[in-house]
Amino acid sequence: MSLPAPAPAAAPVPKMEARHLSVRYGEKLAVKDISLALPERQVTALIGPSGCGKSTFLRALNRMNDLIPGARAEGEILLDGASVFDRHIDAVELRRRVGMVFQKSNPFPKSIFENVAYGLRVSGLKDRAALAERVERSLVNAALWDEVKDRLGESALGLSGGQQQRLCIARALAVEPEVVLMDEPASALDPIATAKIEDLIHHLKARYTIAIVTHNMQQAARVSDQTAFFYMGDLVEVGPTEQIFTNPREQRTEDYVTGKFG
Ligand SMILES: Nc1ncnc2c1ncn2[C@@H]1O[C@H](COP(=O)(O)OP(=O)(O)OP(=O)(O)O)[C@@H](O)[C@H]1O
Repeated sequence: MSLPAPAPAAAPVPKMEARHLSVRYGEKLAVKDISLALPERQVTALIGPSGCGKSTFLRALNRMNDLIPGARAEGEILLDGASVFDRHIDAVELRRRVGMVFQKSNPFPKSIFENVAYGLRVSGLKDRAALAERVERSLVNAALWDEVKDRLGESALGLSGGQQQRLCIARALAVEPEVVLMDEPASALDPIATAKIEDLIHHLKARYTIAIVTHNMQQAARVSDQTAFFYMGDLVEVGPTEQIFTNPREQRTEDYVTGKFG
C-alpha cells in the first residue's frame, strides 16, 4: 500500500501585499505595476541599482510618499487583506502599524528615554510606570538596553552611530508595529555596528514582518528569507533568497547579484 503524498507546505501568509502598484512623481513613473507580497514574520530584501525604485516602493507601503508633493500611487496595497488606501484608514495609525527606520539615524535632540517614549506620549500614554516599562522593553528588543540603562536621561546625540540607529529601531518598536520597513539601516555604520543590526533583524523577525532595502548583497543574503530584485522601476524577480543568489531565473538578476553591474 502506498503512503499518501505529504501535504504541500502551506504558502506563507502575506502580511502586506502590493498588487499592480505604480508610483509616479509628477510625470515620472518610478515604480511600475509591481505585485509583491511580504510574508508574515519573514524578512524581505529589496535589492537593485540606484534609482530603481526600492525606496519609493518601501515608502508606498506605509503611505510615506503621501508626504511628497506630486507623488501619486495607483494599484493596491493590502495590510492583513485590507486596503491601506481605504479612506477609513488613518495614515497615522497605518504608520504606527507599519513603522519605518531610515538610512541616517535621526534621533530627536532629547534624552534617550524621551526618544523612545515620544510616540507613546503622542498616542496618549501618560502613566510614568507604564511608560518606563514600555521604554525598557523597546530598548531590550532593540538590543540596546544594556548599553544605555544607566544613562537614560542623557542626550541621545551622545550615542555612537550604531547605538543611535538601534535607538531609532527602539523608537519604531515602542508603538508596537506589526511591520517594520528599513531603508538601508546599516549603510552608514561600521562592520561591527552593522553586524549588530543584522543580528537584531534576525531576532526581530520572530515577531515582526520586515522589509529591508540594501545595496549590500552579502547583507541581503545573510538577513533575508526572500529577495526582490528591482530594475528601472520594474520588479524583475522575487524568490527565496538562496535561489535568487544561487540560481536566479533572470539573466539581469544574475548579472546584478554577481556584481556585473550596480
Ligand atoms: N521626491 C522625488 N521626486 C521626484 N523623483 C523622485 C523622488 N524620489 C525619487 N525619485 C525618482 O524616482 C526613481 C526611484 O527612486 P528611489 O529613491 O525609489 O530609488 P532607489 O532604488 O531607492 O535608489 P537608491 O538606491 O539610490 O536609494 C528615481 O529615478 C528617482 O530619481
